[in-house]
Amino acid sequence: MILEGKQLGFSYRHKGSFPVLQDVTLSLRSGERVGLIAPSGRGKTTLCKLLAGYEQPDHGQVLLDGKPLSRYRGFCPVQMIWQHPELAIDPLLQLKRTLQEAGPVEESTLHALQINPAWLNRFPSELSGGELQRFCIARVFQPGLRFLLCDEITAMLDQITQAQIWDFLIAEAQKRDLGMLVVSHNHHLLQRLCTRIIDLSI
Ligand SMILES: Nc1ncnc2c1ncn2[C@@H]1O[C@H](COP(=O)(O)OP(=O)(O)OP(=O)(O)O)[C@@H](O)[C@H]1O
Repeated sequence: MILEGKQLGFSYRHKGSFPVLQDVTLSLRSGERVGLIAPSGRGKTTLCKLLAGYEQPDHGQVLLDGKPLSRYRGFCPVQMIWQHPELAIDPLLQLKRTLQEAGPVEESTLHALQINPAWLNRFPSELSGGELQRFCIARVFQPGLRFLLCDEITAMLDQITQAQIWDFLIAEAQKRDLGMLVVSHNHHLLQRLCTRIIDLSI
């Protein structure tokens, strides 16, 4: 499969807003791990939001195998994992419900992400950021997942937790032939993880 952003242009609609993205083209194939780097505020998160269908571009198109992403129904094959898990989770739901939001999650996924079964009965405010991020990752591992957009997902975690999460993601991406976009300010991390790196500021 191929995920393509073609000549994307986008502005947030507030007074005096300027284009965040102008004429950005990028493609991501199954099995590829592409790093995305650029200074703060350059539009990396915005690009991920367009590619995952959270925002619509003002210009250009997002295509999955040549078909607009908006035409896909049900579980979206392109999933985004956000930098701040506490903002991506309903604070009023027990984590066992959050986990099942898109469908059942395999026991082996919970085990690989070292999710403690006792956490399932807690609410988001009762877990650490690293523990919550594991839930955000686990819940997207549905059979329909094809592309994973990781927006600085381990930036706030300790080195051991970072390594556990990336080991899991790389192994799953290889097993399921996923395409991955990895956003980070850490060039060394991208060099280790990715098959190629795009600098959005060039
Ligand atoms: N919801 C929003 N409404 C208005 N402006 C926004 C919104 N979200 C982001 N912006 C602006 O769009 C620009 C790009 O933001 P974005 O978060 O995509 O950058 P980024 O490259 O991911 O930054 P960082 O590396 O700091 O996470 C910034 O100038 C930001 O202020």
